Amino acid sequence: MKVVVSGGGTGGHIYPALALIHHIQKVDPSTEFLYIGTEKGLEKKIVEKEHIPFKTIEIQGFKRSLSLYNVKTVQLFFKAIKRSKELLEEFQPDVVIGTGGYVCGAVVYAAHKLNIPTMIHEQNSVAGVTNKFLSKYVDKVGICFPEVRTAFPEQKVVFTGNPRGQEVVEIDKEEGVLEQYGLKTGIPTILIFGGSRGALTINNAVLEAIPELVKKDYQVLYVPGNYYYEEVMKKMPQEHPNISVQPYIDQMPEVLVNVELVLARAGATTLAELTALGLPSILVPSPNVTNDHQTKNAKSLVDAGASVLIKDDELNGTSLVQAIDQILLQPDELQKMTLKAKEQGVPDASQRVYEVLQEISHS
Ligand SMILES: CC(=O)N[C@H]1[C@@H](OP(=O)(O)OP(=O)(O)OC[C@H]2O[C@@H](n3ccc(=O)[nH]c3=O)[C@H](O)[C@@H]2O)O[C@H](CO)[C@@H](O)[C@@H]1O
Repeated sequence: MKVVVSGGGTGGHIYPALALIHHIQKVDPSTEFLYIGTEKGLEKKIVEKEHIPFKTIEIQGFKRSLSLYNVKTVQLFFKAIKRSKELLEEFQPDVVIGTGGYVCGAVVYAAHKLNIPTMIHEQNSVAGVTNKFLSKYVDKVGICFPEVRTAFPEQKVVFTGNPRGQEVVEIDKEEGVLEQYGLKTGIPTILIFGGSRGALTINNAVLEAIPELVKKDYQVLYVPGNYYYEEVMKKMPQEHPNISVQPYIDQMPEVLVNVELVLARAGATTLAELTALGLPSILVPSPNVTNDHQTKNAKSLVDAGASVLIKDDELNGTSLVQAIDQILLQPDELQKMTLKAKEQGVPDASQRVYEVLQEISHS
């Protein structure tokens, strides 16, 4: 089978795409892939590192009330469809899947125009603009939260879960992973990060909490994000033996299987990882996303007792330390949340998506 995968902008759209590719490479090594992204999105760096054939188109999103900018956006969109058609005609895929971001708007639409079977994957509990637009044209829509079902044509929807969940579950737990980051195995560990790009509120709260965190018997793997790393490092005290600060983690699945608790934004792909593994979490939904979708993403985990939610404007050094202590220092609570998180996971999501792709490519 020949598969075109397109998705970009942020890690939340890219990692599910890569997890799916990895899975298909395992179950059917003869499959050929082409990944179509943009030059500017995170996908260029992440996908090229994996040696997956990668081509780009130029595209941008709409902005509110910037009319000239939006005229250019429309022009670029038509150009991007033309370029996508050229790439598709050259590669001749059996099927095309879009995992979100503006880029897949053009690629999946172009595929539909060329009568190539298409699927989109919606990671969030609220449908993204691009996916809503594409859902009129595609053959299938894979979803991860039951509540998003009604946003799409009913007969096209398949509950698949997020492929990244399956990827993290299949990782073997190796010794010495925490040591690579200057931490120790066998000590309760919390991972703190703010999605694929970092989050200022979380960084401010962690910096405020450092004087308390350094006194704790647990350890902290703190990932402020590439963009914020240098500023954060300037504010860190000289001595912080139980706190490791890393700009970005390339091998997140290996880290996730070695920590007991996570504090993060409520991006959909992060949540898929946490639930597939059964990892308790403290979630701080970003207030800057469309339709407050991160709060809605977090809701099912919080309702199930798998996560604790702190609102962005209620996060500070004190509330952060309190929330961590209440879970990480209470083995019963930690265990209860672990079980609840696991109940929410979809550990075979890649296989489910792959089966849909096979079905539509043969129909
Ligand atoms: C601000 C914004 O628009 N965020 C959206 C974006 O988030 P974002 O790109 O942050 O996506 P997610 O939180 O869903 O996923 C982040 C991914 O990056 C990985 N990771 C993160 C940090 C790191 O150092 N290393 C690493 O590998 C995580 O393990 C995870 O796989 O896409 C998500 C999925 O559509 C949405 O739900 C989010 O609302």
